[in-house]
Amino acid sequence: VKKTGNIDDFPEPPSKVFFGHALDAKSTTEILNVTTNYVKKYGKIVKLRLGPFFKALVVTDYKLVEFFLSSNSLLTKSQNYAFARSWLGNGLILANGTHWKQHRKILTPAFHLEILREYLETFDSVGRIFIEKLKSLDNVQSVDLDALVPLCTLDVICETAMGTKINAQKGENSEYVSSVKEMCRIIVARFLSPLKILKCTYWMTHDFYTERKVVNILHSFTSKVIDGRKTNRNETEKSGKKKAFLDLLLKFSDIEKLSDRDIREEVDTFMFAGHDTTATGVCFALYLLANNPEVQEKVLSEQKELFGDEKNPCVTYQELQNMKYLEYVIKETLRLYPSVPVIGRYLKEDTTFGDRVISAKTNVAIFIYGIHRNPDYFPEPEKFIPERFENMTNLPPYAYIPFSAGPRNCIGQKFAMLEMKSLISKVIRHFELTPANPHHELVLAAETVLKSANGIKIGLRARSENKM
Ligand code: HEM
Repeated sequence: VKKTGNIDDFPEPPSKVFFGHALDAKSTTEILNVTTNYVKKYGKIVKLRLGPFFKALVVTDYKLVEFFLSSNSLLTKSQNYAFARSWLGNGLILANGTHWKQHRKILTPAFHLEILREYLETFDSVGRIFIEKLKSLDNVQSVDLDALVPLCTLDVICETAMGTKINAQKGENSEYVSSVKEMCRIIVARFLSPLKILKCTYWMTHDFYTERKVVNILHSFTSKVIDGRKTNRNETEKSGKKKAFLDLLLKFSDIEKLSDRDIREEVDTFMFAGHDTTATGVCFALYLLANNPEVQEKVLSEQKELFGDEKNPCVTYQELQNMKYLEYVIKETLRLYPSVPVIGRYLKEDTTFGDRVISAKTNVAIFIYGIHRNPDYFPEPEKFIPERFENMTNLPPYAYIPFSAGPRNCIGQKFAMLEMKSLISKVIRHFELTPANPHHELVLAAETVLKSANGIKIGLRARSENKM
């Protein structure tokens, strides 16, 4: 291969001595705009330096995205993932090498369709509590979904994958959710501050001590969940059902393939990845439906076609599959507001792509948020148009990747789609969604998982008691 260039040839925005581009975005609310502007100005592969040691390429070029994500060897996560290590350890999101390979193999059967089907009942029962909570609110003019939905999705992941009821929606254990929030903020804040990015100076900052405190809360919560399951595990043993996630982990610990620490790290990882991402998806979808009444109307008529006037049907797997229009709505939501706006890989060796060499020790930031706003594939990219997914035949596979793609794609993708469909369809059957009053404008924040810094607010009007 003729090698005509290396990483140094990719365009680079002007930078400061020592800090490089580390000070360009000062907060989690600036990252998306700053990075989007880099892409607009410098193209689909942009070189950045964050402090003296951290070099990165921001990539939105789908050919290069395909090259990285489809590879069976470029699987190492970028250096910034280490900021989550005190919390998630070597769980599947952060794991590399043979540890990742073994654990991915052990855990894949826990997301088999047969197991997911058994979860539908729980999606339904937890969803009913969510509806009751919405009905009991005093102010329905401006409801902050972000304060409610994560509790619901936390109940779902605990009751399904972990086999443990934690009643987060009933006010128990919400300290866990606020600690997740704080930790997600700290992970990104470390990236943005020269003092916090280096281990040797991090201890001088307040976040260092906050991190210690919240990690303790997070770990003692997951330890409690594991202990709880260990004691009532015999129930599933007797029932002869396929093993769900935590029981599968415990089985592998019986035969000494997994240590107690391995188990805690995977429970921490799945508890986080399994609830926060889905909550974000549900919140943004409901926000978009509230602000696009004609789309909401179509979602409602699909529900009427499936269930008539019945607001509380026991929804089957096939019925969820048949919610085609709702599926386009969710896909379009995850296009505009991907729950994971950026993912990263680290190149351990010089890597050849076409006629270029990207040098070793480069961090590759795959900017999903930017990839999803490419007008070549998504005309009028800022607009919410679910119908664009109806006849999408010319979309290259790596131009739309809310769940990533390739060997390290999201293991919970099917779980997430079923859960989001179940919950959103239930809300639509019970409520007419309206824009919040007073008017609410999102302030997007890249906090590991995509958030809105001022909440995600909508108005609610209950549909008449028995009819949709
Ligand atoms: C709307 C919901 C979700 C979205 C948008 C989403 C997105 C993603 C993305 C983009 C990745 C790749 C991360 C990376 O390369 O760093 C990922 C990985 C992962 N996701 Fe999800 N996810 C969702 C729901 C879930 C659920 C429900 C679970 C578990 C029940 C889950 C568990 C995981 C795990 C364990 C990984 C790491 C996989 C590996 O590296 O082998 N996710 N997800």
